[in-house]
Parts: sequence; C-alpha cells; structure tokens
Amino acid sequence: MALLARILKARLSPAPERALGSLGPRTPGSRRGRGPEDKGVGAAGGAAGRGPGRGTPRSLAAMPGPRTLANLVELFWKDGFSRIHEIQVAANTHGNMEKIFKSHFGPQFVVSVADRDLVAQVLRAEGAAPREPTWGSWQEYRGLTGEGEQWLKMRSVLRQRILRPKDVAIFAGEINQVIADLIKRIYFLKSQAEDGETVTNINDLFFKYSMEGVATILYESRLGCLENSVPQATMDYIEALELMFCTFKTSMYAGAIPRWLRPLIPKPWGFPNGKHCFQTGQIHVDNKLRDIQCQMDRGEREIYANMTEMLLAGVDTTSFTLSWAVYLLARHPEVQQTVYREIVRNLGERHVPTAADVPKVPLVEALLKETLRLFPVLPGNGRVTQEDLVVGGYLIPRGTQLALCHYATSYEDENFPRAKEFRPERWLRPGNLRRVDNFGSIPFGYGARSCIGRRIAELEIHLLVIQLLQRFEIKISPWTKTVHAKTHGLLMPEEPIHVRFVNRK
Ligand code: HEM
Repeated sequence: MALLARILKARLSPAPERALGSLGPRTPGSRRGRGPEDKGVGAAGGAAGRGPGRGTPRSLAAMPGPRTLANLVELFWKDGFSRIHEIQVAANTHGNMEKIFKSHFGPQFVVSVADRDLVAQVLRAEGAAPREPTWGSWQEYRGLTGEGEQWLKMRSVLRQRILRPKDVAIFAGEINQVIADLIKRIYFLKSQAEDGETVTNINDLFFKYSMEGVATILYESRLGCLENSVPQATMDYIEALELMFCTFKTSMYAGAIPRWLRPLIPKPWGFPNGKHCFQTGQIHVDNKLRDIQCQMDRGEREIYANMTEMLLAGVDTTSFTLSWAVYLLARHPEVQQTVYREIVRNLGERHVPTAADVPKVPLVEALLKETLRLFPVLPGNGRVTQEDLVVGGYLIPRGTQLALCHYATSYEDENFPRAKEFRPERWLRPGNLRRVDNFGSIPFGYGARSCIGRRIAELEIHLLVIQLLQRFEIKISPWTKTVHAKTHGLLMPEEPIHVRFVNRK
C-alpha cells in the first residue's frame, strides 16, 4: 500500500500521540527522551563537555568568533556560503576554544558547535518538538507544515509509518521497478556514447531516479522521469524543483541582509516555485484520495504540505549521496572490487535483492555511511534553543540559533582515525553499523527532528548500489578530474561527474 494510503488510514484512527506536556522545559543533559539505543559517546551529558571550565558559565560576550565585518566579507565577497563546510573545519582546527563560536550574518546571530560531545549534549537535551531556524525564504515554505504542536502531530503519524527499516521494507518491490527503469536508461545512454560506456553528469540520472522513487512510494504513481521521452507535466515539475533548489542559496544571502536594506535591493528571495510544487503534490495526493475514496474531514492541508515536503526533501539529498557514492567507488577500484565480491558471495551475480538481503552485504551499508561521513549532504543541522542552555561553559539563552557542525566533526581524526581517507570498512566494527548515536557523523540528524525519510533513502541507495555493481564495473571517465564539494544549500559536487559503466561479463 502506498505510504499516503497508510498515513490516511492512520489519520482516521490515530495512534496515541506523545503527550504534549513533554514539550516543557528541560535541563541540559537531562536523560528524558533517551531511547534504549541511546548509548555510547561518553561524557556528553550535563553542562560538561570540552571547552572552558565547569564553574559559572560565561556569557555570549566572552565567546570567540569572527568580527561581523570580516564575516560578511568572507561570506559575500569571498563566496563563503559555498564553503560553509570548509569554514566549519577551519574554525574547528584552531583549537578547543573554537569548537564553539559565535557569528553574525547581518541580522542573524548564530552559535556554531563543532565538537562531537557538545553536539551530543545539545541534541540529547532536546524536547519533544525541537525547533529549526527559519532563515530567509525557507521560512515561507516551512510555514506550510508548521512548527510546535502542529508539526509534532503530523510527524508522529509519519514517524510510526516509515521510521524503522521493517516499515519501509514493503516498498522494495516498487523501488526495484524504478531501478529496472534506471538500468534500462543507463544502457540507452551508453548506446548513445561514443565509447559505448560513458554516462555524463550522473547526478542528472540519480536526480530522476530519486524523484521517481520517492513519488512511487508517496503517491503510488509513476512520473516517467526515467523514460526517454519524459511527460511534459513531469518536465515542468522537475524544472520547478530545480529552480526551487537554486533559490536556497539566494535566500541564504537574503537572510543575511538587514531588513532595512532589503527594499533597496531587488528581491531574490521569493519562493515562487514552492507554490508550483505544492500544487503538483496536491494533484497526486488528490488522485490518491479519489482512488481510495477516503473522506477526510480534517488535516488535508497538513498532508499535502507534508507530502510535498517529503518529495522536496527526498530528491536532491538522495541523488547527491548516490553521485558521491558512485564517484568514490570509481575513484577507489580496490574498494569497489571488495564490495562487489561480497555481493556476489552473499547474494549472487543477478539475484534481485529485497530489503531482507541488505544486512547480508554489510559493506554496502558501510559504503553509504562512509559516503555520508565524507559528504554529508546537509553539512550541519540547525536548531533554536527552547530554553537557556549551558554548552561548553557558555550560557546560551533561549531562542538562540545553533549550527551543529557535523561536517567538521566527521573530519576529526579523534572521532575517525585517518578521517580524510575513504575507508568503508571502518564501520564494520560490531555494533557500529546500526548505531544511531555516533555524534561524530550524524548525516540524518538525531532525535525527534531527524530525517523522516532516512529508511526510504537507505533502501533506495542500498538496492541500487547492489544492482549497479552486479551489472557494471564503474570507472571514472578521463573527463572527470578530482571533484570538490561546494555548499549550495546542500553539499554537492562542484563539477559534473562522468563515469563509465563497463558491462560485467
Ligand atoms: C541520503 C539522503 C538523505 C539525507 C542525508 C537526509 C538528511 C536529512 C537531515 C540532516 C535532516 C535534518 C535533521 C535534523 O535537523 O536533525 C533531514 C530532514 C528531513 N528529511 Fe531527510 N535526508 C535524506 C533523504 C530524505 C528522504 C528520501 C526523505 C523523504 C522521503 C526525507 C525527508 C525529510 C524530511 C521531511 C525532513 C524534515 C524533518 C522534520 O523537520 O521533521 N529525507 N534530512
């Protein structure tokens, strides 16, 4: 049954929601809300953690950080927004004092936390409905799904349906159909290439795969993204999505421009295509509603908004991750060979995998974790403190925007020995693969606000990687040099990646 149908069914007979009373204040490091899996990462609780002393907390005035003017020059003049991830690492390597630092982005004030234990402390102290910063135009879009109680209600329904691997396992059949179409498309593109092997700009291919995959799961309808001739309505939708992602960066700039200056600057921060995407999502949801003849007396708006949000959140994130994974495999043939051997040994050369097969190839799971450690599509998670917190010895007042810099923590040798190296096998230590509280690398976030589509993304990526490697040896094209990452809202390849898909005998 499509995810939408499952959610609607749940809405008609809602499962008991978490008491909203638990939204109340929380002391830092409080153990409330800890799940059974919530272990590991030693001294994260309380106001402890690395940083200045444990006595009376210092005020924000004493916190280090770049000067406002220097920061604006870095961001606007030197295009620092594209290098947010590198700036995180640079700040982090200047010593413990700068594992927590403050910055002004025009009217925005942000405290960045670039230390594994401090990040753990902040996330563990969260309430039931953590708030994210609303910066620039994203706010207009997020307004659709709401915050606080409204968000918590809808999320509690979604959460019960798609947050565990076994919940999403039933979508494997649909995902495999999309994979079959993707593989057909690869053969077609290869046949068009001069050398019969090269596929240019693989992210374009994976964008279409991710979009088709998420739409299939959410709406139980196919968009035709992977067909040779893509339907016009789908083309319009793809265009709207692409434009929408492009506005992310401009909206970040806009958020950093003081309000009084905005009337003087032409408006780049509108979110015109959000509306378009919302409408397209609505058409699909409406179709599905008619299909199952379900009468909804309340909550339709929330469902449209959540479904649209899921589609938006599930396309670029998955496609960039796939592009990075394939790039890393192509750049590291020895790793690719080891993963391939494990697949053949445990699943065979042509067996179409199910969700139950994935744990039989732990190296495929490790490959995804290592890819996301090196290239976390969201290089940081944002939060707004809901009460006063003491972090790293500083008193952070309620309502402060926090940037949790997990790109920086992912590149710390202390957290991951030889952190710059691509070594998927580092995740194979017992208990490491499925641990959710390795705060050094939390590419899907953590806690109540963490990625709701995580299990869908993992299934889409695991099943695809297995089948790609069963069929092809992936080699880097001579046209692709070293590809660097840039932050454009998400951490994405700076140049297009071209690879050769060489048929296996
Ligand atoms: C590799 C792929 C993906 C990555 C790395 C990723 C990562 C993330 C991260 C880091 C967050 C914020 C977490 C936080 O603030 O703690 C997030 C939120 C979210 N993700 Fe994903 N995501 C991926 C795929 C998906 C997919 C496939 C979907 C939908 C099908 C999805 C839906 C969402 C939604 C709806 C939110 C907002 C959650 C909320 O605010 O309640 N994501 N994701």
